[in-house]
Amino acid sequence: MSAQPLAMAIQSIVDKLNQVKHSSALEPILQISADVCPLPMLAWLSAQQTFPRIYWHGRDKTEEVAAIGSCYDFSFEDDVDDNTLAETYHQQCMLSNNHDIRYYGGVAFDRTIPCWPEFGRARFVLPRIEFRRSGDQHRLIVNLKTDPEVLAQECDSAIAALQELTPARPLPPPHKLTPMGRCDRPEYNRWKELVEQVTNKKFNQDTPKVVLSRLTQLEVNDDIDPWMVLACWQARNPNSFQFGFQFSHERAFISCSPERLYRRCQQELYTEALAGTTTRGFTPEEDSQLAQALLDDTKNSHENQLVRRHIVDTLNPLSNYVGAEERPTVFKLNHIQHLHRSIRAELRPGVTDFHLLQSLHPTPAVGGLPRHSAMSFIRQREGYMRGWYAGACGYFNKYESEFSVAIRSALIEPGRINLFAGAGIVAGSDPDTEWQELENKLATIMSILVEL
Ligand SMILES: C=C(O[C@H]1C=CC=C(C(=O)O)[C@@H]1O)C(=O)O
Ligand SMILES: [Mg+2]
Repeated sequence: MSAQPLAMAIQSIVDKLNQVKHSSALEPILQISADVCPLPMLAWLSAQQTFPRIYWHGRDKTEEVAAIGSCYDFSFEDDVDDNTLAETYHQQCMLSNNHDIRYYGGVAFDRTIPCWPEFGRARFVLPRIEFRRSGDQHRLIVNLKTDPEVLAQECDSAIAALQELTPARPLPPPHKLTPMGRCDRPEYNRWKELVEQVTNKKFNQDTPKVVLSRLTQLEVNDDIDPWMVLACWQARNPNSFQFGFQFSHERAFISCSPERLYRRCQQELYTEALAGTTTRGFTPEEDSQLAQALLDDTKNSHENQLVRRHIVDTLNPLSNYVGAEERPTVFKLNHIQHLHRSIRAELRPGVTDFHLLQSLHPTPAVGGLPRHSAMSFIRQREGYMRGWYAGACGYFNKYESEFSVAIRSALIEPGRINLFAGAGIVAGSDPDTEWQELENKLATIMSILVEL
């Protein structure tokens, strides 16, 4: 089918919905789609009236999704045990054999403690409406439940949702904010203490790595469009994942993260160790020198090696094969560069996203090693709640999934922007240098938001 203007794509889906209204013996979830002409997804998302609003852009640039509303919405705000999560995951995967059905969402960094309102410890949505670009194909997609008791109502609400769609309108032009205040948590003196505690010989023997992080809050007067900010961020770091979740007017979480937690195609798994950081040079020569110095640096190599080793050890019992790059390469971003090692595995039959999220996340690139003691250090001493920062965000279905680690992220609330940055603290870490690493990690988003 060839691409058609949006109004025609909507009409063709409405016609199909009217046809299926009284059908029986359908799969529990029905997906109806129509090819459609391309549209600017972030501008479109910003113009819609409905929540949730979700945006997902893969790192390899072949895929982009803008989604609104929900057909299913699983939100775990309060205490949730892993058995409940496993059961919900399993039930949803059993509902459909359609490869195109996708649940988008995230899991908080630490799902054992309370998290941000609306986001919860984990939340996944099967959207009501999606615009999805896969390679050159653009589709308008609608999802609905087909239980005979709700089918007619589902068709009506899908039709209403389609009719409420608002055309894309240009995003507001980027403008620099004048923050009325900035507050860092932990602030520098506390940071120094924490880095000293982690690098203390006795502590470090048992807990060789803790990724400490900082919340930077900017107080602002302006009304900020999160999708405009994400569009600017995306333009500066096109080789990163870009995603956003907004469940109400109150807050939006956006991220431009370089880090893949994993990509799964059936039982084939792609993951990576991304840790170890330096800045970019002003000239190509200086840039290569900095990259070489990063590759040669003992502290940064150790940071990356701990992540690689842990991921391989975690995947071994779940896989028939695990292979990891011996030598790191350098992954370049707008303001910084990282050490990177690719890892590939062939998962054993029966290993699901639930097992992968449970065992891989949080990796020592955002948590630490051993996980339990690093996490309890962070929980007790970091001094703020990370929420979905450094959580796992992405999508899944029975056949394929992809999750990014939500670093380089921001939670935008009325009157306040919350920015997050962390740094892997290992033996040899220096508080000043690691503090500067936090600043370097914020440099891109700061250059978008404020006059430097
Ligand atoms: C925890 C973050 O970065 C991680 C990913 C890449 C490099 C890192 C580092 O060099 O410390 C961190 O492990 C963050 O950006 O908030
Ligand atoms: Mg580092």
